[in-house]
Amino acid sequence: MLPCALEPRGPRAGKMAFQFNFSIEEKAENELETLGDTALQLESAQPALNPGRSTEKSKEISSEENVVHKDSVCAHEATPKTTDPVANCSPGKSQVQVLPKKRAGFKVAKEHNIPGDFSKVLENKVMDTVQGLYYVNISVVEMTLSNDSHEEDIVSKSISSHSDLITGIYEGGLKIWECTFDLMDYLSKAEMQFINKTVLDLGCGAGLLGILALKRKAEKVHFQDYNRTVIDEITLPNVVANWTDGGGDGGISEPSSKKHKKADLIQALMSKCRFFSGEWTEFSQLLLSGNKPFSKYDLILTSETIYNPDYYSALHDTISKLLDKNGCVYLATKAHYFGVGGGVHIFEKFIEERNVFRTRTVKVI
Ligand SMILES: C[S@@+](CC[C@H](N)C(=O)[O-])C[C@H]1O[C@@H](n2cnc3c(N)ncnc32)[C@H](O)[C@@H]1O
Repeated sequence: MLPCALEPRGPRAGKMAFQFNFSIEEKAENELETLGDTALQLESAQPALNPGRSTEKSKEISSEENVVHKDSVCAHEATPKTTDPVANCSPGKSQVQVLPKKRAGFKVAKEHNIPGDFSKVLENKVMDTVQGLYYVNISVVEMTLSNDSHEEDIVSKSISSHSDLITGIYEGGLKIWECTFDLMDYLSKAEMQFINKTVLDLGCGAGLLGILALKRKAEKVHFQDYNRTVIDEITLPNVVANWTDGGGDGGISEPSSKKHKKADLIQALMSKCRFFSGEWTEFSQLLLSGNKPFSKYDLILTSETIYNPDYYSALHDTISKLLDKNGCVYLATKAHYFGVGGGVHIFEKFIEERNVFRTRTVKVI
């Protein structure tokens, strides 16, 4: 994992940062140096980096410092645009299975209604836990959905094509991808502050990043996924489950006063959330031209969303339109996605050419 950050260039002064996370299985040639048995340190020619500094605690990101995580692998913080952004690392092993490249479709965006009866959201769901958060068991969802006829039919399509990604049809949100955990880990160690922040979990899938932000008292959290099925069957249930102790027995055996208290709690929580599905360009248009007030995001969290270079333009423009001028994006990714062609180098190059943001790599695992 290699988190990295971007900041705006030129007249758009202010802080923006993208963070990239990569799963790297082997030592990255020329750049990672073994520190003891497990830790690697990123070697960089960047003047803004401070490679000698080592700490076991993650730090809040600033543009001047470098943080080396002794207990994990290595990290460097975001660098100002005036220095070279170094995010060089060997391709990590991708676990992505893909179909041949096609152009992305333009799935219309929609905002999902939040159901009045939250217990219904968890019907037929089996919950598991990871890093202290509840999430729906995907196999059970897949089994249920493959038995029903469903508008998008992404489960059957994914199974019949033996693929986790079907360009323009299913973009992988049913499963939880590895870098989500890396980014959660990073945000926790960095003691990232969410209080009063407006946060977007972009390409959310299970939505664990957004749920983490909610748990840390973010003011508002929006969730976006390409597929409606993912929002209805995975993201929404996961959010509800994390405020109902995994759903339990649906509160059947609880005294009604406790049930009401819980319902009020979820109601309050849900008033902070919005859920969207659809293609990125469509999503940003919906937000910006919709009749609900929209304030730009302070933080955009996104994991494993730069696998397909065909989407970079839409992704970049969406972020440009939706991020506050003092905002920051944390992006977690593998170094390279075999078969699809995306990855950190090509994305950084793309960002550089667009000349709107600057990147800073803050952590490599
Ligand atoms: C590989 S999944 C990662 C899901 C989740 N972030 C995780 O780490 O587990 C990529 C996500 O990016 C989103 N995505 C990819 N391409 C998209 C596009 N062109 N428009 C909108 N969303 C897209 C999808 O919602 C999909 O769930």
